[in-house]
Amino acid sequence: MKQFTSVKDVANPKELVQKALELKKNPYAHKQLGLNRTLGLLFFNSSLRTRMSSQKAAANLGMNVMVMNVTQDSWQIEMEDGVLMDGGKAEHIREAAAVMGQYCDILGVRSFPGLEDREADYQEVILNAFIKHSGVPVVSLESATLHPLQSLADLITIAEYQQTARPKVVLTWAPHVKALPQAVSNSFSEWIQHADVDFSIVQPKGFELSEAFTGSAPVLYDQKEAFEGADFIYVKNWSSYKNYGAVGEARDWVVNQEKLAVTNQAKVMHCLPVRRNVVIADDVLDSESSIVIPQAGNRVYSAQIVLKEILGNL
Ligand SMILES: NCCC[C@H](NC(=O)CCC(=O)O)C(=O)O
Ligand SMILES: NC(=O)OP(=O)(O)O
Repeated sequence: MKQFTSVKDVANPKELVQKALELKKNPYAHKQLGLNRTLGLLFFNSSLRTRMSSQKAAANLGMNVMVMNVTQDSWQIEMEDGVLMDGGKAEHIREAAAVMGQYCDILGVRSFPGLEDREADYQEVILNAFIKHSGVPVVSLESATLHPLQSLADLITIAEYQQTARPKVVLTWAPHVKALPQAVSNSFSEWIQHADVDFSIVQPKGFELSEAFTGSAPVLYDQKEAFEGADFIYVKNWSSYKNYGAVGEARDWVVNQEKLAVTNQAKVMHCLPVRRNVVIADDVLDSESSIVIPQAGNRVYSAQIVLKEILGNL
């Protein structure tokens, strides 16, 4: 593996899930692989899970890790080419990325979308600048449009919890108080189509995701109908792709125990952080239905298998 920015960077996603499950049984077996190798983790946005799980994954492989909260600790970085830099930004991405590439063998980058200009966001300017100018393999720590480390952890979790050969998996939109990216949902939609599951998406009208990621997945508008017989309910809010960045107000889409009654004792998933009783009710999060904690735990093994594959290719 040469970089990890989407499922398209993975030759065999199903095999990668199996390799992660194997790694989980013996996570310290490859301590020599990362010896004297350095991982740089660059955050343009907040993080709890991605930051800690990536650090732990790197430590399990014997790597050194450097973490930078770019927008707070570094110089303000100019992303545009050919501009007169006489404003507040002291450094250009061309130098910043290239210099970081001198210090690190692999760079992880988190950069959320602005959710105002769809075309700009979907161009992935920051992630692509690091790919172009750093000279080292780049791992997405959640970009403007995708969150592949999350999706890989999600597939690992489904593989661990599935009771049938072909479970029914439903991605449901849920309400939120602010505009959130489509990245987690785009990415999950893309990855899950590489698993042996029946996948569908349910959301209010106007919240359709880009078909570039959902492909041929059935899209429903009635949450109750979609939940019938489901084995896994993946809950996530996303702002509108069509009416770009618009927030959905439909509070009755919150996922609670009452709604799970029609499922096949579904396990409920969410990438976290989750706002209780806005997105998912306490009666789900505090019950056996929820697998959000082991799901977050698997972020270590998704990051570790990706780092291992890239290290093996350096
Ligand atoms: N990395 C996991 C999700 C990150 C982000 N959630 C958020 O920004 C939640 C913020 C809040 O609830 O205020 C998202 O949806 O893509
Ligand atoms: N799920 C996830 O990526 O969490 P953080 O935003 O806390 O890293």
